Amino acid sequence: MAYNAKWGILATGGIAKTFVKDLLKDSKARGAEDVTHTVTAVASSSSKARAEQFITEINIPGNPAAYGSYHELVNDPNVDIIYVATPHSHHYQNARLALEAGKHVLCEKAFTVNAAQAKILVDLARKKNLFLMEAVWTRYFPLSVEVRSLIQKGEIGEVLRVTADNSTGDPDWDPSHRMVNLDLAGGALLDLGIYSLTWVFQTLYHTLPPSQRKAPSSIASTMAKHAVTGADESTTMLITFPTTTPSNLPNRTSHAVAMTSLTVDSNPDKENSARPAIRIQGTKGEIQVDGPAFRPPRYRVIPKKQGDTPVKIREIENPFPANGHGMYWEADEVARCVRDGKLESEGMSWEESIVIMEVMDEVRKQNGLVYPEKIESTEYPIKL
Ligand SMILES: NC(=O)C1=CN([C@@H]2O[C@H](COP(=O)(O)OP(=O)(O)OC[C@H]3O[C@@H](n4cnc5c(N)ncnc54)[C@H](OP(=O)(O)O)[C@@H]3O)[C@@H](O)[C@H]2O)C=CC1
Ligand SMILES: O=C1OC[C@@H](O)[C@H](O)[C@H]1O
Repeated sequence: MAYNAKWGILATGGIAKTFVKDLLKDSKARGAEDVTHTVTAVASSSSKARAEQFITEINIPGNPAAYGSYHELVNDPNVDIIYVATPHSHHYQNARLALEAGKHVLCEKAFTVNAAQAKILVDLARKKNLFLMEAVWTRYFPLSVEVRSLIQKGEIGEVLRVTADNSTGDPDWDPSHRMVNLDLAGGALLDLGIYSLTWVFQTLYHTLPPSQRKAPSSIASTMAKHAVTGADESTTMLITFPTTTPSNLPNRTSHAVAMTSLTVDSNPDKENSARPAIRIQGTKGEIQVDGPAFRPPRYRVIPKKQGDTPVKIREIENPFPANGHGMYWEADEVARCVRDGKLESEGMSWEESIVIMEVMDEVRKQNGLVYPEKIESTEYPIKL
């Protein structure tokens, strides 16, 4: 019989709605016969009425409980997994609240404000024998799984350069909005740059066996800041990795350029047509992934031309079954891990989340982007 995951939804904003809609899609439509999902409770920090409205609006079946506080949600015995869907500033406090109450956690990206907070959550999950994962949904797309597998099989040879861009070109956020508000850990890097880094890491780092993965040997970066709030509007990172595959050239390194911006757009006409947001370049060819980097619709494999033989380009679509957004694949992974008693997912391991948070810490340090003490703090509990 299929394992049924019982979810508690912590916060009722934009992404919580999108995630729950995906949870409610029939899992068989995407070939997942072994897991199903039920939303058993929803909480809003604003009011119980807001949680009730969320349930009604999305038409969540099964009469889920509605709470006016996160505290009540994490103490509901009918909930197994908490989905944390608050702004970045609140992830550490909210995920910790859930773990302390003995619940498994899927926490939205960026995992926390800094690596120190992420390490504490990981230690707590380990100590309490609970599942914990940063919700980097893109990693669980069939497209991502295929691209990683092609790299591992040597399809494009040794990968020596990756460029990844996740830029949305929506510069006119109100200064109080979470996208640019320092009190909510806003800015392009934590919100959007995480996806550019995801592509860099899942191609140049994750494709190696865990024992051979090495943190970047150098990071250089630059930022442009929002005129009113000082959050980063654009961030560009140059990252050096030791080689991804065994090389006969001992000092060879792989280079990554990870870009993110709120002011320019990776896909200016929003058409999702053939515009690679990610280029993975190897000694035998290239894989291009079309943007947006967080929800790529397709990729193509371009072998390097050999002699006079015409190059055969393969283009592969990533369909979204049942017209979903694509968040169900990560939800299935969480359900399977919890069912199997795993504490972390191989696709987004604790160690990799922490290494990526450390890169973001370093980039913020290089550019003097500091968030308010209260949200950088590892103290718990703090009322934010
Ligand atoms: N995976 C993805 O594709 C996406 C992920 N995200 C991530 O999801 C998280 C939430 O983003 P999003 O849903 O767009 O944000 P919203 O602003 O739409 O929702 C955030 C929710 O958090 C709760 N909240 C608690 N405290 C605060 C506070 N002080 N200020 C604002 N909200 C608060 C509120 O819910 P309530 O009142 O019910 O408690 C609010 O509705 C972020 O981490 C973001 O990076 C966002 C978009 C896409
Ligand atoms: O995670 C995200 O992906 C989609 C973006 O539009 C959004 O701002 C971001 O939070």
